[in-house]
Amino acid sequence: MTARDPSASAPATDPPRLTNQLLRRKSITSMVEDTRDASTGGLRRTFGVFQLTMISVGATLGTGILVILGEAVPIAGPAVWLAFILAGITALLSAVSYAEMAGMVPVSGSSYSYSYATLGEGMAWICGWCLVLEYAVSVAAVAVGAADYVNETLRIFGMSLPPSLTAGPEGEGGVINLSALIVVLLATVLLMRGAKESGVVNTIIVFVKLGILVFFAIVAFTAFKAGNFAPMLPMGAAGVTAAASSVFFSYIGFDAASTAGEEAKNPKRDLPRAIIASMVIVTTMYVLVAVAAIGARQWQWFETSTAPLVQIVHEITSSNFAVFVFAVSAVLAILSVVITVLYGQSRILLTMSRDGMVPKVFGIVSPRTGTPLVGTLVTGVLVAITAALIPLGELANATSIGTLFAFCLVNLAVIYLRVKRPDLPRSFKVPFGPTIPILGSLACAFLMVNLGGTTWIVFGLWMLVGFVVYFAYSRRHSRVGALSEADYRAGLEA
Ligand SMILES: NC(=[NH2+])NCCC[C@H](N)C(=O)O
Repeated sequence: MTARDPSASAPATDPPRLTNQLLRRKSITSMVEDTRDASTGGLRRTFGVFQLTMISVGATLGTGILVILGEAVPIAGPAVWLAFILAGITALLSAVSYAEMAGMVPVSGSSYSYSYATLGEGMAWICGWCLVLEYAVSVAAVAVGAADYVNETLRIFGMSLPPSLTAGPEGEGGVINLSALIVVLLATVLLMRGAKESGVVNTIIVFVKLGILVFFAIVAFTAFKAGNFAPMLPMGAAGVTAAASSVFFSYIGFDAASTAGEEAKNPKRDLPRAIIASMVIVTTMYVLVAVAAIGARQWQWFETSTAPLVQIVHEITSSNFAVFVFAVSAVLAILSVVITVLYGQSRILLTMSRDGMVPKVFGIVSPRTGTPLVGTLVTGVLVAITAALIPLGELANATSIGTLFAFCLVNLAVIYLRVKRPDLPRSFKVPFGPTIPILGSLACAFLMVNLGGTTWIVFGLWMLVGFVVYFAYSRRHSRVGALSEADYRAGLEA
């Protein structure tokens, strides 16, 4: 396509009509071509299927199982493990759609790119804006969670930080959340050193976190009481579905491998495998830990506990050392979420900046490290400031709606391309025709409806800001939008 014309990224003199522009699609061929551009492409291909799986597991396993499990038990009762299975099935239905798309469009923009190729610029922007919730905003919230564990660990060692440094200005006596700031900056510095280095550190941490969860399960099973599972549904089925919506957060992240398409050695083969493998690993761990936790303590016990897994380990082993190891590992576990999610966000922004959706700084690839150095720094600093200063509670909840929405779009993209482009080579194909993607979108819609009203309002406000940004900046800088009708048509057919 002729989008190489440098004037194309400048504001178009005669932009296409709004509806026309919102529906303009980007051809898959030109997406792949973009990845070869020396200034904005040129990421280094270093990841095999193992590291890709570790990226997805790294981005997924964290606060959900360490913190949210405790909040979900009082909602669902002993059937909390069922809530994990329900949320896991929803995630899996969409994960296979991600796998099909990632094998077909092996770039780094994840669902943003899939939407651009199928549903047009308008939906792609909405999706990209949702991804900022899924990645940048959620990881700021996750960092605040990590900070709680850091502060707790410091306290065990008698080195408590003053209250002004343990929370942002919203908390009583808080000024800045220092630990959250440091966690994010640490991850940023690591990512700036290079993708491969970060990948190695992430892999080591993933093993640590799988290790502590297995350790937890073994300890908890020594105190297993089958009686704790009766009655299974004290809150009825509604309790289980409500809990499923809230534990869905713990599955967010399996899609992280799809932001590494341009750094994978063999993306078409390995991305689908990594996405599915990570889902299997994560679901198994969650159900194992949930069953072990309920076996060890009656469900009412969780109502008053704040860090249930650590407390159970402490009560059963009565060992301070075990608690210390657990707390440190939890911090590391969450650090790897921060590393991989910041990584993903910087790659999504890189892809969006190539299209003119966000400013060019996000798209410059350093020839020295083969990574988007400046974009990573800017993203990291913004997330660090957010984590250090801003109350994130409700915004973090809106993450799940944003993510579910993006998942919905990916399911629709699969169906769309099956109809429109049956000829495209697919390295992985979702079985049973459109049934699974249809079920996938319905399951996502169901969980979205189940999330509370306030969350919807916050999500609506977030989207409103997104619309303003689109009309103030992205619409006018869009490369696809700047193409003449003839060039646009020719590009699509290429
Ligand atoms: N895009 C993301 N991976 N966001 C963070 C998700 C949080 C993760 N699932 C956890 O339980 O900690």
